[in-house]
Amino acid sequence: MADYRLLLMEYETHLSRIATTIFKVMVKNLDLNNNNMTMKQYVSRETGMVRMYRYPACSDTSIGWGMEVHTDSSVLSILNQDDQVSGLQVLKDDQWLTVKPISNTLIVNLGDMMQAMSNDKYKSVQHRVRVNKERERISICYFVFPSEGAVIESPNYKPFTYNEFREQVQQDVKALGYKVGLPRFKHSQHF
Ligand SMILES: O=C(O)CCC(=O)C(=O)O
Ligand SMILES: [Fe+2]
Repeated sequence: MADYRLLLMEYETHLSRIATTIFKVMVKNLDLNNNNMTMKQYVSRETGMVRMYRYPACSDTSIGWGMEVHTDSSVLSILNQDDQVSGLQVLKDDQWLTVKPISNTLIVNLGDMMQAMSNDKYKSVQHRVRVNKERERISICYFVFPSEGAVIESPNYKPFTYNEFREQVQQDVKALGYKVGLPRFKHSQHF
């Protein structure tokens, strides 16, 4: 038990470092200096989390999806997907593409916070997970978020904190049954 905990903590340390490095490189050409946020507030280690998923094999694929279509609310999501069993699909140019499992390879997805911070220059990717008829699938996902109270400001959006975003998502899921997400925070709301 203790060993497992240590391993996870070590994993988190590395993934948080990787996420910060990727973020810094990606935003080099964005003018984030106008905002009052520091690099630590854009990608906060405190709010980051590791999640492990096990999707059991399921012969009846009509039961639905392993995970329904969604965008992540994160800044970045770094997935360590099963290197044998595929399932993850991303939407690109209106087409669903299956992300091929490749050993020792991490997949980086952009989340809603990255889209807002970049003023829509970078888009958060729509994705979903298929169930597999014959084999179970395991994935380990690391999500990084802004620090809770930091105000995200970019021209297309009303200033908001990640806390406000998360609360709005929870409210919408409860009231409407789905996440509205970023359109709630745009100056011109279309949803
Ligand atoms: O299991 C996966 O590969 C993706 C999981 C996912 O999209 C999520 O947790 O947001
Ligand atoms: Fe996701």
